[in-house]
Amino acid sequence: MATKAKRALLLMNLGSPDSTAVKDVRRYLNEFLMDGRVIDIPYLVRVLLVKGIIVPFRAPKSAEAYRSIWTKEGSPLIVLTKQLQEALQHQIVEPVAIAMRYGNPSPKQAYDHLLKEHPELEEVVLLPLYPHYAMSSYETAVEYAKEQYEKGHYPFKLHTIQPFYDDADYIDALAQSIQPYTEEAYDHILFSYHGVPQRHIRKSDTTGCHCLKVNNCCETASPAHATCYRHQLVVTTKLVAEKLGIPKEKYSISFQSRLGKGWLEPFTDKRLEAMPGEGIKKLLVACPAFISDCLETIEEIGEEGKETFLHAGGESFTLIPCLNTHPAWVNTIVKKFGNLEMS
Ligand SMILES: C=CC1=C(C)c2cc3[nH]c(cc4nc(cc5[nH]c(cc1n2)c(C)c5CCC(=O)O)C(CCC(=O)O)=C4C)c(C)c3C=C
Ligand SMILES: [Fe+2]
Ligand SMILES: [Fe+2]
Repeated sequence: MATKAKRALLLMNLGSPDSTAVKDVRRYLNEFLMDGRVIDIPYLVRVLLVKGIIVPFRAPKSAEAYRSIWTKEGSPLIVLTKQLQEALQHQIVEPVAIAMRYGNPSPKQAYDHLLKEHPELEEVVLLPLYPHYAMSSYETAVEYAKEQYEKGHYPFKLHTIQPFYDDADYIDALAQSIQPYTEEAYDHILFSYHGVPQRHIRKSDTTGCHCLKVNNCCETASPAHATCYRHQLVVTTKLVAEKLGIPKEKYSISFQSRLGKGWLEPFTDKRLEAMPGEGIKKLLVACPAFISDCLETIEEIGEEGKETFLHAGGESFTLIPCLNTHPAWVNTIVKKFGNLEMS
């Protein structure tokens, strides 16, 4: 039944294939990797590389990986995003919808549905489910959502929430989600973030002369930090570690899921291989680049990463779940949405 809602909240996540069939994974990977903000090379070269080499080889392997995490309700990332939507809808009277950057539902589908159910809508608040700015995650999601919004000539406004990497409530929620795992004895906590090419960090530098150019760029104040993925994740890690009282020598950062050369280092898989030799036997791993657990956390870290670490001599490996539907995270979003003035 239609209610008189002036405002709606739209959660946007990355998206997953429609199924684990190779043809669906192929379609998803083509859409994903043909995105010029993900593989930023000239269009024709991208077509040849993505459609001719990467996707044909990757699709069957990715399909197998997706099969290992798929649930009867579908992809964990989609299921968990829907669960977050439901948890929020219990607390917010305005409609809460979801959209994906790749695959379904698209922002257009979400806008059309919202408008049909709530013709009086005056504003849609877009919350990209990425704490940190990266051209291949936050930026592409926002630009795609705006593009579909402009094409559709919708009667409501679109307001976008900025990356929330240092938001006090978000940090508090993340710390609360990690804290119970730190009660058992552990040697080290690894913050494993999705990697990006170093070129992307330089490209997103609005000053053109700071990121990966100045010594300790991420710790040296600069306007470039508003769009610097590395700076923002360094800040998240530092704030969470401080909140949890974890000393500097007991935590570190690494980067997972690389595809090609020249990506941010140190690489998670290499660190997992080396840590047992450095005396780190009991390891906790958190993946704060992701709000919802997904292929990259469950399979890459929870299955492959664990095997790498234990095989190298590690004794215990604990993957800390993403924020997913943690009550403190749900409350963070409720507060954020509630505090926004209508624009
Ligand atoms: C922080 C968020 C993410 C960034 C930044 C990001 C960059 C990025 N990713 C690829 C390539 C792939 N990523 C894949 C999966 C995937 N990536 C993210 C998030 C970020 N990616 C998520 C949440 C997921 C999981 C999706 C799911 O359905 O569970 C994949 C597909 C799976 C696979 O084949 O490994 C690819 C490919 C690049 C190239 C990139 C930056 C340039
Ligand atoms: Fe990715
Ligand atoms: Fe930086």
